[in-house]
Formats: sequence, C-alpha cells, structure tokens
Amino acid sequence: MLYSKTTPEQKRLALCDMLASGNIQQFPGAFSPLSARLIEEKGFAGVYISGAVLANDLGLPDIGLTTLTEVAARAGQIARMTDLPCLVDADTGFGEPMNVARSIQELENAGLAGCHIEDQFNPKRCGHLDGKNVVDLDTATKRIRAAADARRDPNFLIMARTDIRAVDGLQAAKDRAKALVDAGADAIFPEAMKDLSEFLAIRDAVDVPILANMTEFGQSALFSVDELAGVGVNMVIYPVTLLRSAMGAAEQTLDAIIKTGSQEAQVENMLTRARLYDLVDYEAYNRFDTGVFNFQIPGTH
Ligand SMILES: C[C@](O)(C(=O)O)[C@H](CC(=O)O)C(=O)O
Ligand SMILES: [Mg+2]
Repeated sequence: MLYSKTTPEQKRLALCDMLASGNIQQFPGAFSPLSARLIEEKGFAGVYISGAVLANDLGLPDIGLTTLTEVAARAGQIARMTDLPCLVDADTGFGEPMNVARSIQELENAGLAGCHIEDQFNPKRCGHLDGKNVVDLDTATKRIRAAADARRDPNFLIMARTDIRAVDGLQAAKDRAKALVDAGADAIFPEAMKDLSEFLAIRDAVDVPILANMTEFGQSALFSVDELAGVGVNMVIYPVTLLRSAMGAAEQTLDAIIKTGSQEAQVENMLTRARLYDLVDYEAYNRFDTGVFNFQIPGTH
C-alpha cells in the first residue's frame, strides 16, 4: 500500500550487491510508476528510467530539453512505487560540473539508486542516431569527478556513459572508459556498441561493471541476456521497450475503434480490471479501511 517501504539506502546497497554478484541484471525501462510495479511483479532485478521515455512521454524529442527538476520529479515518482533499485538517465548531468554535482544530490533526494552521465555535447542526441558529438576528455572526466564527489551516500551508483564509439571508434571508447573509471565512475555504459566483441573489448579495458543498452531500432543488434552475460556484461537495459509496446498497443486499439466502431475485439489484449487493481494493491487499501471503520461499540450491534 502507498509507497515502497524499502529505503533508498537499502535499494542502493541492493544495486551494489547485484552488480558485485557477477550475474547479469535486467533492468526494463518503466514509463510510469505503475509500469515499475509490473516490472517488479515479474521478478526483474531493477528498473531503468530512460531520458528518451521521459522526454517522449511529454511529447518532446530526446535532445536535452527536459530539466533536472522534471527528471528528478518523475524518477522520484517511479522510484517510490517500487522496492527495486532504479537507475535513472541523467543525460549530460544538466549543465557544467557544478550543476552535475547538484543533479546528483537531487537524484539522491528523489530516492534513486544511481544514474548515468554521458559525455555528449549539449544539445545531446539519442546515442543511436547520427550527428552526435562528444566533449573532450577533460570535460568528460570533470563531470564524473564532480558527480562522485557530490554524493552523500557512497552506494549511490555513478555510471559514466561514453558515446565516443560512434564518433572516434572502439579504441577511443576503451581509452575513455578507463579514464572515466579513474575519474570515479563506478560503472561504464558504452553506448552504441556494434557487436558482442565490442562489449568484450570494453569488458577487458575496465574492471568495473558494464551496461548494455538493448534499445530497438538502434545500432546494436538485440542480443539475448545469455549472449551479453557471455561477454561479461553486468547489466542490460531495455529502455524504451515498454513505452514502444504500450504505444503500439494503444495505436492498434485506436485503429480498431475507428475501423469497427468499438474496442470489443481488443479487450482480450488489455490488462483486466482485476490485474490493474492488483498492481495498485487495491485489496490492501480495502483492508486498511475496514480496520479503521469496521468496529462495534460494546452493547450495540
Ligand atoms: C538509453 C537512452 O539514453 C534513453 O534515454 O533511454 C536512449 C535510448 C533510445 O533513444 O533508444 C539512447 O540514447 O540510447
Ligand atoms: Mg537517454
């Protein structure tokens, strides 16, 4: 009932433990607090909160238009509804190193378990599109150092994302990943890897956990969790997958209503009323109410 009783500190510790376990962890992207509940119910290890989803859900492209306030608020709404650790996409950290420092503290306050900060120029782009660019090494490492120094909970995960592969090649990605770890990154997100051997190359370059981004319609093929585990990936995200699925289903339903004049044929694909009530824990609220109001005064009935 209401919000998760697992504290942010406990969630951060859980994230550290799962990354240290050596087993690959799957983090689907939640597009809402309710979808985070579904992710948790299915038994996933954690929840990813995508910058692309956050922006797209507001009807905006993912080009750095969303603000720290918007991201922290939405990510906080999602994080408080699940016992799972949530990793949020903090884009370029929302400004200069000092802004990055503040971003980290705001994300800690919002109950996140960790975030990733990328080395793209502003305005940023989706990491799987052409035309993106990266900042120089000095700027990239300053962002990460500022982030690592700003956190108050040492278990808040600072993940450094590098987009340099698509700009300067794999060797540059390896070099940058090492430098970002030296600057204080707890984990590395090598963006837009072309194949499994590239993940392996990053794996060999650093000895912190690495993340694979299995976004659809991007630069990487959609490798299975076992394939990724086989090259030493520690965490895999499916950032936009649920939003794409939900919007795909919504489009089909709208088309069906237009075509047939009713949603009837689509009902079998919908979450039932009972399942929806399950996810919001309706029963627990009922019990709570009964406990408060259903009493008898002695001597009466
Ligand atoms: C992971 C990502 O940063 C995101 O915001 O979810 C995006 C995903 C996407 O646009 O498909 C990315 O830049 O890869
Ligand atoms: Mg993003």
